[in-house]
Amino acid sequence: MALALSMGDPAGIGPDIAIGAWLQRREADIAAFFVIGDPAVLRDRAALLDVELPLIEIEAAAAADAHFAAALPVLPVRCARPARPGQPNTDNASATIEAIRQAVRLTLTGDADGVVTAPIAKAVLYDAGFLFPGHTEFLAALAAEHLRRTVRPVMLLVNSQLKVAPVTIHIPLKEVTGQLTTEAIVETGQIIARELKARFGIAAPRLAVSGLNPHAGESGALGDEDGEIVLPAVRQLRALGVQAIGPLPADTMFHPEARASYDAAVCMYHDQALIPAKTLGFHDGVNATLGLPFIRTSPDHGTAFSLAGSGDARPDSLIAALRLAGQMAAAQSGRRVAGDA
Ligand SMILES: NC(=O)C1=CN([C@@H]2O[C@H](COP(=O)(O)OP(=O)(O)OC[C@H]3O[C@@H](n4cnc5c(N)ncnc54)[C@H](O)[C@@H]3O)[C@@H](O)[C@H]2O)C=CC1
Ligand SMILES: NCC(=O)COP(=O)(O)O
Repeated sequence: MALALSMGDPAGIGPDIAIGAWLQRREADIAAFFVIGDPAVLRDRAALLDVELPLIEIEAAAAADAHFAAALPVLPVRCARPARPGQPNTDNASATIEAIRQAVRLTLTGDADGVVTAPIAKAVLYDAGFLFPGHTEFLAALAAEHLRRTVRPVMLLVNSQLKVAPVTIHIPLKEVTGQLTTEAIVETGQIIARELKARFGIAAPRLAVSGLNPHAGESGALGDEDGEIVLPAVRQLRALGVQAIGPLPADTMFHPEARASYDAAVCMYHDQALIPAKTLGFHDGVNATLGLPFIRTSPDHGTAFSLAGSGDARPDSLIAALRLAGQMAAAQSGRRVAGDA
Protein backbone atom coordinates (compact mmCIF):
# COMPACT_ATOMS: atom_id res chain seq x y z
CA MET A 1 0.00 0.00 0.00
CA ALA A 2 1.03 3.60 -0.48
CA LEU A 3 0.51 6.94 1.24
CA ALA A 4 -2.08 9.32 -0.19
CA LEU A 5 -0.73 12.86 -0.75
CA SER A 6 -3.42 15.51 -1.27
CA MET A 7 -2.19 18.16 -3.70
CA GLY A 8 -2.88 21.25 -1.55
CA ASP A 9 -3.46 24.62 -3.20
CA PRO A 10 -2.52 24.07 -6.85
CA ALA A 11 -1.12 27.62 -7.06
CA GLY A 12 1.17 27.05 -4.09
CA ILE A 13 4.33 24.98 -3.73
CA GLY A 14 2.45 21.70 -3.17
CA PRO A 15 3.07 20.53 -6.76
CA ASP A 16 6.74 21.63 -6.63
CA ILE A 17 7.50 19.74 -3.42
CA ALA A 18 5.51 16.66 -4.48
CA ILE A 19 7.64 16.51 -7.63
CA GLY A 20 10.79 17.19 -5.60
CA ALA A 21 9.97 14.43 -3.10
CA TRP A 22 9.29 11.92 -5.86
CA LEU A 23 12.56 12.81 -7.61
CA GLN A 24 14.41 12.20 -4.32
CA ARG A 25 12.46 9.02 -3.48
CA ARG A 26 15.49 6.72 -3.59
CA GLU A 27 18.06 8.72 -1.61
CA ALA A 28 15.39 9.92 0.83
CA ASP A 29 14.22 6.31 1.30
CA ILE A 30 10.57 7.28 1.45
CA ALA A 31 7.61 4.94 1.31
CA ALA A 32 5.59 4.82 -1.91
CA PHE A 33 3.03 7.59 -2.28
CA PHE A 34 0.54 8.79 -4.84
CA VAL A 35 -0.73 12.30 -5.38
CA ILE A 36 -4.46 12.99 -5.33
CA GLY A 37 -4.68 16.02 -7.56
CA ASP A 38 -4.62 17.40 -11.05
CA PRO A 39 -2.13 15.68 -13.38
CA ALA A 40 -2.13 18.75 -15.66
CA VAL A 41 -0.96 20.96 -12.78
CA LEU A 42 1.89 18.58 -12.01
CA ARG A 43 2.92 18.30 -15.66
CA ASP A 44 2.85 22.10 -16.08
CA ARG A 45 4.84 22.63 -12.89
CA ALA A 46 7.45 20.06 -13.93
CA ALA A 47 7.80 21.85 -17.26
CA LEU A 48 8.20 25.20 -15.51
CA LEU A 49 10.82 23.71 -13.21
CA ASP A 50 12.49 22.16 -16.24
CA VAL A 51 12.47 18.66 -14.79
CA GLU A 52 11.67 15.39 -16.51
CA LEU A 53 8.66 13.93 -14.70
CA PRO A 54 7.33 10.54 -15.68
CA LEU A 55 3.75 10.68 -14.40
CA ILE A 56 1.14 7.96 -14.51
CA GLU A 57 -2.56 8.54 -14.00
CA ILE A 58 -4.01 5.73 -11.89
CA GLU A 59 -7.64 4.75 -11.44
CA ALA A 60 -7.26 3.17 -8.02
CA ALA A 61 -4.91 3.59 -5.10
CA ALA A 62 -3.96 -0.08 -5.35
CA ALA A 63 -2.02 0.66 -8.55
CA ALA A 64 0.31 3.19 -6.91
CA ASP A 65 2.83 0.80 -5.40
CA ALA A 66 3.60 -0.94 -8.67
CA HIS A 67 4.26 2.32 -10.55
CA PHE A 68 6.00 4.38 -7.85
CA ALA A 69 9.56 3.39 -8.70
CA ALA A 70 9.23 4.45 -12.33
CA ALA A 71 6.65 7.22 -12.35
CA LEU A 72 4.77 9.55 -10.03
CA PRO A 73 1.33 7.97 -9.60
CA VAL A 74 -1.55 10.46 -9.67
CA LEU A 75 -5.17 9.75 -8.85
CA PRO A 76 -6.89 12.53 -10.76
CA VAL A 77 -8.95 15.25 -9.12
CA ARG A 78 -9.05 17.94 -11.75
CA CYS A 79 -9.06 21.69 -11.10
CA ALA A 80 -11.90 23.81 -12.43
CA ARG A 81 -9.45 26.41 -13.82
CA PRO A 82 -5.82 26.25 -14.92
CA ALA A 83 -3.57 26.74 -11.88
CA ARG A 84 -1.26 29.73 -12.16
CA PRO A 85 1.73 29.46 -9.79
CA GLY A 86 1.47 32.13 -7.11
CA GLN A 87 -2.05 33.18 -8.11
CA PRO A 88 -4.59 31.22 -6.08
CA ASN A 89 -8.10 30.93 -7.48
CA THR A 90 -11.13 30.20 -5.29
CA ASP A 91 -12.64 28.32 -8.24
CA ASN A 92 -10.09 25.59 -7.57
CA ALA A 93 -10.96 25.32 -3.86
CA SER A 94 -13.41 22.48 -4.40
CA ALA A 95 -10.71 20.34 -6.06
CA THR A 96 -8.32 21.13 -3.19
CA ILE A 97 -10.92 20.03 -0.64
CA GLU A 98 -11.98 16.97 -2.66
CA ALA A 99 -8.37 15.74 -2.76
CA ILE A 100 -8.25 15.81 1.06
CA ARG A 101 -11.60 14.02 1.31
CA GLN A 102 -10.45 11.29 -1.05
CA ALA A 103 -7.16 10.82 0.82
CA VAL A 104 -9.10 10.30 4.06
CA ARG A 105 -11.67 8.01 2.44
CA LEU A 106 -8.99 5.80 0.90
CA THR A 107 -7.11 5.60 4.19
CA LEU A 108 -10.23 4.71 6.14
CA THR A 109 -11.11 1.99 3.67
CA GLY A 110 -7.60 0.56 3.96
CA ASP A 111 -6.65 1.44 0.37
CA ALA A 112 -3.94 3.85 1.51
CA ASP A 113 -1.53 3.71 4.46
CA GLY A 114 -2.07 7.27 5.62
CA VAL A 115 -2.92 10.82 4.64
CA VAL A 116 -0.16 13.31 3.87
CA THR A 117 -1.37 16.78 2.98
CA ALA A 118 0.38 19.44 0.91
CA PRO A 119 -0.33 22.98 2.11
CA ILE A 120 -3.62 24.78 1.63
CA ALA A 121 -4.10 28.53 1.77
CA LYS A 122 -6.73 28.85 4.43
CA ALA A 123 -8.00 32.28 3.38
CA VAL A 124 -8.54 31.03 -0.20
CA LEU A 125 -10.67 28.16 1.07
CA TYR A 126 -12.57 30.43 3.47
CA ASP A 127 -13.42 32.69 0.52
CA ALA A 128 -14.86 29.63 -1.22
CA GLY A 129 -17.04 28.80 1.81
CA PHE A 130 -14.82 26.25 3.59
CA LEU A 131 -16.08 26.09 7.15
CA PHE A 132 -13.03 24.75 8.96
CA PRO A 133 -10.03 26.73 10.25
CA GLY A 134 -7.56 24.28 8.68
CA HIS A 135 -6.86 20.66 7.78
CA THR A 136 -6.70 19.67 11.44
CA GLU A 137 -10.29 20.60 12.20
CA PHE A 138 -11.57 19.34 8.81
CA LEU A 139 -9.90 15.97 9.35
CA ALA A 140 -11.39 15.79 12.84
CA ALA A 141 -14.84 16.41 11.35
CA LEU A 142 -14.31 13.66 8.75
CA ALA A 143 -13.10 11.34 11.52
CA ALA A 144 -16.14 12.21 13.65
CA GLU A 145 -18.45 11.40 10.73
CA HIS A 146 -16.73 8.04 10.40
CA LEU A 147 -16.66 7.22 14.13
CA ARG A 148 -20.03 8.86 14.91
CA ARG A 149 -18.62 10.68 17.92
CA THR A 150 -16.78 13.92 18.51
CA VAL A 151 -13.05 13.83 17.93
CA ARG A 152 -10.47 16.08 19.56
CA PRO A 153 -7.59 16.51 17.10
CA VAL A 154 -4.13 17.27 18.45
CA MET A 155 -1.69 19.21 16.26
CA LEU A 156 1.74 17.78 17.09
CA LEU A 157 4.74 19.52 15.54
CA VAL A 158 7.69 17.17 15.27
CA ASN A 159 11.29 17.89 14.32
CA SER A 160 14.67 16.53 15.33
CA GLN A 161 14.82 18.90 18.33
CA LEU A 162 11.28 19.03 19.67
CA LYS A 163 7.77 17.63 19.80
CA VAL A 164 5.20 20.22 20.79
CA ALA A 165 1.41 20.56 20.60
CA PRO A 166 -0.91 23.50 21.23
CA VAL A 167 -4.13 22.80 23.18
CA THR A 168 -6.13 25.50 21.41
CA ILE A 169 -5.38 25.57 17.69
CA HIS A 170 -6.58 27.98 15.02
CA ILE A 171 -8.46 30.56 17.06
CA PRO A 172 -7.91 34.27 17.59
CA LEU A 173 -5.66 35.04 20.55
CA LYS A 174 -8.45 36.97 22.26
CA GLU A 175 -10.54 33.76 22.36
CA VAL A 176 -7.83 31.55 23.88
CA THR A 177 -8.65 32.31 27.50
CA GLY A 178 -12.34 31.55 26.97
CA GLN A 179 -11.71 28.24 25.21
CA LEU A 180 -8.88 26.93 27.36
CA THR A 181 -10.25 24.40 29.84
CA THR A 182 -8.78 21.88 32.23
CA GLU A 183 -10.66 19.17 30.30
CA ALA A 184 -9.10 20.24 26.99
CA ILE A 185 -5.59 20.15 28.47
CA VAL A 186 -6.17 16.75 30.06
CA GLU A 187 -7.62 15.25 26.86
CA THR A 188 -4.79 16.68 24.79
CA GLY A 189 -2.18 15.35 27.22
CA GLN A 190 -3.77 11.89 27.26
CA ILE A 191 -3.88 11.70 23.47
CA ILE A 192 -0.25 12.77 23.21
CA ALA A 193 0.90 10.28 25.85
CA ARG A 194 -1.07 7.46 24.23
CA GLU A 195 0.17 8.16 20.71
CA LEU A 196 3.79 8.78 21.71
CA LYS A 197 3.71 5.21 23.02
CA ALA A 198 1.80 3.66 20.13
CA ARG A 199 3.21 5.59 17.17
CA PHE A 200 6.61 6.89 18.31
CA GLY A 201 7.81 3.98 20.44
CA ILE A 202 8.27 6.10 23.61
CA ALA A 203 7.46 3.68 26.41
CA ALA A 204 6.89 6.19 29.24
CA PRO A 205 6.31 9.64 27.71
CA ARG A 206 7.18 12.70 29.81
CA LEU A 207 5.09 15.79 29.12
CA ALA A 208 5.99 19.38 29.97
CA VAL A 209 2.90 21.57 30.18
CA SER A 210 3.33 25.31 29.69
CA GLY A 211 1.48 28.02 31.53
CA LEU A 212 -0.65 30.54 29.71
CA ASN A 213 0.54 33.80 31.18
CA PRO A 214 4.01 35.33 31.50
CA HIS A 215 6.02 33.38 34.10
CA ALA A 216 3.14 30.88 34.33
CA GLY A 217 1.12 33.55 36.10
CA GLU A 218 3.74 34.53 38.71
CA SER A 219 1.69 32.98 41.52
CA GLY A 220 -1.50 34.59 40.24
CA ALA A 221 -0.14 38.14 40.01
CA LEU A 222 0.03 37.91 36.18
CA GLY A 223 -3.14 35.91 35.58
CA ASP A 224 -5.34 33.30 37.24
CA GLU A 225 -5.52 30.69 34.45
CA ASP A 226 -2.23 28.96 35.30
CA GLY A 227 -3.39 28.14 38.82
CA GLU A 228 -7.07 27.63 38.09
CA ILE A 229 -7.01 25.81 34.73
CA VAL A 230 -3.53 24.49 33.93
CA LEU A 231 -2.38 23.27 37.34
CA PRO A 232 -5.51 21.14 37.94
CA ALA A 233 -4.99 19.63 34.48
CA VAL A 234 -1.41 18.66 35.29
CA ARG A 235 -2.61 17.10 38.55
CA GLN A 236 -5.36 15.18 36.75
CA LEU A 237 -2.93 13.93 34.14
CA ARG A 238 -0.64 12.63 36.88
CA ALA A 239 -3.59 10.98 38.60
CA LEU A 240 -4.36 9.30 35.27
CA GLY A 241 -0.83 7.91 35.12
CA VAL A 242 0.62 10.42 32.64
CA GLN A 243 4.05 11.80 33.62
CA ALA A 244 3.40 15.54 33.41
CA ILE A 245 5.06 18.58 34.90
CA GLY A 246 3.88 22.19 34.85
CA PRO A 247 2.60 24.75 34.44
CA LEU A 248 6.05 25.88 33.26
CA PRO A 249 6.90 29.40 32.13
CA ALA A 250 6.73 29.09 28.33
CA ASP A 251 9.73 31.35 27.76
CA THR A 252 12.18 29.06 29.54
CA MET A 253 10.97 25.59 28.56
CA PHE A 254 12.55 25.34 25.11
CA HIS A 255 16.29 25.77 25.72
CA PRO A 256 18.33 22.60 25.14
CA GLU A 257 18.67 21.50 28.79
CA ALA A 258 14.95 22.04 29.40
CA ARG A 259 14.05 20.08 26.24
CA ALA A 260 16.15 17.16 27.45
CA SER A 261 13.80 16.75 30.43
CA TYR A 262 10.65 15.89 28.45
CA ASP A 263 9.46 14.01 25.36
CA ALA A 264 6.76 16.47 24.30
CA ALA A 265 5.71 19.95 25.28
CA VAL A 266 2.05 20.89 25.60
CA CYS A 267 1.36 24.57 25.01
CA MET A 268 -1.77 26.62 25.48
CA TYR A 269 -2.07 28.31 22.09
CA HIS A 270 -0.86 28.11 18.50
CA ASP A 271 2.11 30.46 18.44
CA GLN A 272 3.39 29.40 21.86
CA ALA A 273 3.94 25.95 20.29
CA LEU A 274 4.68 26.76 16.67
CA ILE A 275 7.27 29.48 17.18
CA PRO A 276 9.75 27.15 18.93
CA ALA A 277 8.87 24.30 16.54
CA LYS A 278 9.47 26.30 13.37
CA THR A 279 12.50 28.11 14.78
CA LEU A 280 14.24 24.92 15.86
CA GLY A 281 13.48 22.87 12.75
CA PHE A 282 11.69 24.54 9.85
CA HIS A 283 12.89 22.32 7.03
CA ASP A 284 12.74 19.02 8.90
CA GLY A 285 9.49 19.92 10.65
CA VAL A 286 6.36 17.81 10.35
CA ASN A 287 2.84 18.55 11.49
CA ALA A 288 1.13 15.32 12.57
CA THR A 289 -2.49 15.18 13.65
CA LEU A 290 -3.05 12.88 16.62
CA GLY A 291 -6.39 11.66 17.93
CA LEU A 292 -7.67 10.55 14.52
CA PRO A 293 -8.55 7.02 13.44
CA PHE A 294 -5.99 7.36 10.62
CA ILE A 295 -2.46 8.62 10.14
CA ARG A 296 -2.05 12.21 8.96
CA THR A 297 1.15 14.17 8.50
CA SER A 298 2.01 17.34 6.63
CA PRO A 299 5.00 19.58 6.01
CA ASP A 300 5.08 22.27 8.72
CA HIS A 301 5.15 25.13 6.19
CA GLY A 302 2.47 26.79 4.11
CA THR A 303 1.77 27.48 0.45
CA ALA A 304 4.71 29.90 -0.02
CA PHE A 305 3.02 31.34 -3.14
CA SER A 306 6.01 33.47 -4.07
CA LEU A 307 8.13 30.31 -4.48
CA ALA A 308 5.68 28.30 -6.61
CA GLY A 309 7.34 27.38 -9.89
CA SER A 310 10.61 29.12 -8.91
CA GLY A 311 12.70 26.05 -8.15
CA ASP A 312 13.45 27.43 -4.67
CA ALA A 313 10.83 25.46 -2.73
CA ARG A 314 12.60 22.82 -0.66
CA PRO A 315 10.85 19.42 -0.50
CA ASP A 316 12.61 18.51 2.79
CA SER A 317 9.66 19.06 5.11
CA LEU A 318 7.35 17.05 2.83
CA ILE A 319 9.97 14.30 2.67
CA ALA A 320 10.09 14.33 6.50
CA ALA A 321 6.26 14.14 6.56
CA LEU A 322 6.24 11.18 4.15
CA ARG A 323 8.94 9.43 6.17
CA LEU A 324 7.10 9.94 9.45
CA ALA A 325 3.79 8.75 7.97
CA GLY A 326 5.57 5.67 6.61
CA GLN A 327 7.10 4.97 10.03
CA MET A 328 3.74 5.44 11.75
CA ALA A 329 2.10 3.07 9.29
CA ALA A 330 4.82 0.51 9.95
CA ALA A 331 4.36 0.86 13.72
CA GLN A 332 0.62 0.42 13.25
CA SER A 333 0.90 -2.74 11.22
CA GLY A 334 4.07 -4.13 12.73
CA ARG A 335 5.80 -4.24 9.36
CA ARG A 336 8.86 -2.45 8.06
CA VAL A 337 8.57 0.26 5.40
CA ALA A 338 11.12 2.57 3.85
CA GLY A 339 12.21 5.29 6.25
CA ASP A 340 12.56 3.01 9.30
CA ALA A 341 15.80 3.25 11.18
N1 LIG B 1 -0.50 22.65 6.49
C1 LIG B 1 -0.95 23.72 5.83
O1 LIG B 1 -1.80 23.57 4.96
C2 LIG B 1 -0.42 25.07 6.15
C3 LIG B 1 -0.90 26.13 5.44
N2 LIG B 1 -0.45 27.39 5.70
C4 LIG B 1 -1.01 28.46 4.85
O2 LIG B 1 0.00 28.89 3.95
C5 LIG B 1 -0.26 30.24 3.58
C6 LIG B 1 1.03 31.03 3.62
O3 LIG B 1 1.49 31.07 4.96
P1 LIG B 1 2.83 31.75 5.46
O4 LIG B 1 2.60 32.20 6.85
O5 LIG B 1 3.31 32.73 4.45
O6 LIG B 1 3.85 30.56 5.61
P2 LIG B 1 4.72 29.76 4.56
O7 LIG B 1 5.21 28.57 5.31
O8 LIG B 1 4.00 29.54 3.31
O9 LIG B 1 5.96 30.71 4.26
C7 LIG B 1 6.79 31.21 5.32
C8 LIG B 1 8.20 31.48 4.78
O10 LIG B 1 8.88 30.27 4.57
C9 LIG B 1 9.27 30.11 3.21
N3 LIG B 1 9.02 28.71 2.85
C10 LIG B 1 7.89 28.00 3.11
N4 LIG B 1 8.00 26.77 2.66
C11 LIG B 1 9.21 26.67 2.07
C12 LIG B 1 9.90 25.62 1.41
N5 LIG B 1 9.37 24.39 1.25
N6 LIG B 1 11.13 25.87 0.93
C13 LIG B 1 11.69 27.07 1.09
N7 LIG B 1 11.09 28.12 1.73
C14 LIG B 1 9.87 27.90 2.21
C15 LIG B 1 8.38 31.08 2.43
O11 LIG B 1 8.94 31.49 1.22
C16 LIG B 1 8.22 32.21 3.44
O12 LIG B 1 9.35 33.03 3.41
C17 LIG B 1 -1.34 30.75 4.54
O13 LIG B 1 -2.54 30.83 3.84
C18 LIG B 1 -1.43 29.68 5.61
O14 LIG B 1 -2.72 29.51 6.09
C19 LIG B 1 0.50 27.65 6.64
C20 LIG B 1 1.01 26.61 7.37
C21 LIG B 1 0.60 25.25 7.19
N1 LIG C 1 0.21 26.66 11.52
C1 LIG C 1 0.00 25.30 11.24
C2 LIG C 1 -1.03 25.17 10.26
O1 LIG C 1 -1.61 26.14 9.85
C3 LIG C 1 -1.35 23.83 9.81
O2 LIG C 1 -2.68 23.70 9.86
P1 LIG C 1 -3.48 22.49 9.26
O3 LIG C 1 -3.97 22.96 7.94
O4 LIG C 1 -2.59 21.33 9.20
O5 LIG C 1 -4.58 22.35 10.26
